[in-house]
Amino acid sequence: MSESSDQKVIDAAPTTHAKLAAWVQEIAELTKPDRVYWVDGTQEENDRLTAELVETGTLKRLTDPSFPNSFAAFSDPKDVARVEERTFICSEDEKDAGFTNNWENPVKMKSMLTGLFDGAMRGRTMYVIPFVMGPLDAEQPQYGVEITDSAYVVASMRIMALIGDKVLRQIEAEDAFFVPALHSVGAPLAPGQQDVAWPCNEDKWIVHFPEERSIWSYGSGYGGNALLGKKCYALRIASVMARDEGWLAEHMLILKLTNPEGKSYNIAGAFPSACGKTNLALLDPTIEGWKAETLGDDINWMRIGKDGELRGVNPEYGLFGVAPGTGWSNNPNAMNAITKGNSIFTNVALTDEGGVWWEGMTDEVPAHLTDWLGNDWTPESGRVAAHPNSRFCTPIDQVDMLSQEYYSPDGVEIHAILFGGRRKTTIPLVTQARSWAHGIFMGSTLSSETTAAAAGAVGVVRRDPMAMLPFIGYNAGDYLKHWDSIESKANPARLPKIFLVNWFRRDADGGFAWPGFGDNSRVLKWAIDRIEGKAEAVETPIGFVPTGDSIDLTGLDMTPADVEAAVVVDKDEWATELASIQEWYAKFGEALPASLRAELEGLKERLGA
Ligand SMILES: Nc1nc2c(ncn2[C@@H]2O[C@H](COP(=O)(O)OP(=O)(O)OP(=O)(O)O)[C@@H](O)[C@H]2O)c(=O)[nH]1
Ligand SMILES: O=C([O-])CC(=O)C(=O)O
Ligand SMILES: [Mn+2]
Repeated sequence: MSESSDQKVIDAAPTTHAKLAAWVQEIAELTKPDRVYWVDGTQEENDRLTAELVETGTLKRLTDPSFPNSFAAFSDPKDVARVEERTFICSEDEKDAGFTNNWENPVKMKSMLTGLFDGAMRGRTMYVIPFVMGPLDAEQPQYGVEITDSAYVVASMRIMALIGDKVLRQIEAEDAFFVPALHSVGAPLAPGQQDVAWPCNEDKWIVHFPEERSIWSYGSGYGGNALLGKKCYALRIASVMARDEGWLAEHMLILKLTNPEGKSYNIAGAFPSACGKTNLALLDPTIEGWKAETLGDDINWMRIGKDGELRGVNPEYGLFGVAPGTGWSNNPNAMNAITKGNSIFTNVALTDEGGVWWEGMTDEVPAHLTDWLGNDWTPESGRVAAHPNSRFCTPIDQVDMLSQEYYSPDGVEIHAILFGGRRKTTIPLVTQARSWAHGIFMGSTLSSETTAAAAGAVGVVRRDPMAMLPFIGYNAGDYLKHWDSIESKANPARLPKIFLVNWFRRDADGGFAWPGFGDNSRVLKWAIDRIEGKAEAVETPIGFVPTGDSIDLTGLDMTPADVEAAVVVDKDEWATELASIQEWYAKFGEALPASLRAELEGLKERLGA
């Protein structure tokens, strides 16, 4: 790019925000795109960009009228999930990244990345996306600007966040701080070079500079690696802001439940990726008289309200949900939202009617599909048609059960917190914590079998504190201290009650010990009744579990004995678990809060170990 065309970029910056104009200019000079384009966020613009993406082969327009105004994308088979080994927290001091994060010296990292980004956008358009996470009318709106060379990212960001002119005008009016989030697929085009449908680079870097509150992402176009408002900003960077400002940025769903008497409760739930947040957030209760409403399905920003209560806000505008396992029989609310259209599907299978399909969507399996790799597929193929981490990206306001309070700028009071993981054994269906500190202990020792949401082996048990292991933007010991400190900052009488849940425990025959999905409403009913002092429980060494007949089984083909089996605390399993927890805690060293050390001692004593 010549000097004069660089100059054109500078002159064209349609913003009065000096820092933003300067940053865009600096990045344009570094990455050397053919064009710089400021995203306005309008429907016309989106129609144009998606039409271009269809033209270039990145998107396929769905022609089945069940999926109006929707598109399918197919990624490079090597770019299908978050890449945790390639994710870095580059704090100035290595100690501030802690043992759960990859770290590199920020000056060294910047200089390496600057080399990678030099010319990285050649032959492409550089898009500038002003966005806000959470309500634009929040007391302190959380702004960001993503620069990307992927139009697929622009179209997806438009679903996941409020973007464009409206946000830019407010950033300018307030001369506000914004998180600079730089993204490139890392695939510059030489003059005349033919583009591919999913450009990316084998070399991937997802890098966060917490002190500067900035993000540099290189080489991937997929999900949390590329839609930088989500995991990179709303969790990793926001967790650092939250530590500094006394709030919490968490990987949680938020669900509002109203009992037959008309009393409402807001429940937040932290489960690791692909462990049931979106499904619970769109719960269809199977018990009479209970109503569920959605507030959020992946991220919860919690602040302490003026009466000392914890208040949660969902900072996202869309769902980026795991497709496989989301179906008409177990999650009709999600399916209804998806089939209203305006969605982008990635790595699902295509039907012969020009629609999409994935394992579990319908009970009847189509006779013929084109799988996510573009191959012919039949039920006899012996392989999955959709990638296990294939996703639907759908506007949240298409969810019929969306709560009006979703739009409330100061969120909702949180009455209960669930920590949950995917464990075949050991962890009961539900356990109530003995106290706030014990609840933090449960969260800090949360464990789950790994899933396809991140690259790497699937099914390995790993500790995942508060389901935030891949998302804590600072030292995990300091993170637990921060959680511990909430008790003294909040009104103790208004603190949420904490429960550990496990929808994935297996029975003696290897099947699920609990039907899950809509029937999870029965477990939530027990939890709410516990808050009200109405439900029976048994005290075990690990906390309070339901008695066999305290869970409402009306209409279910289950007996109280089945419930007892689903909540049993097995001595041998817990001996193994305790050893594993001790091993986990040892990794924190001095950084572990004293209250959690005391909780561990208490558990040991109660287990007679
Ligand atoms: N057995 C069982 N499976 C469930 C239940 N809830 C969800 N699942 C399955 O778990 C998988 C992932 O569920 P999601 O709700 O998409 O998980 P998530 O936590 O929102 O995932 P991320 O978007 O990656 O953070 C799907 O395949 C579901 O079918 C349940 O209650 N029981
Ligand atoms: O970030 C992503 O790619 C999807 C997601 O919600 C998760 O993995 O928790
Ligand atoms: Mn998630």
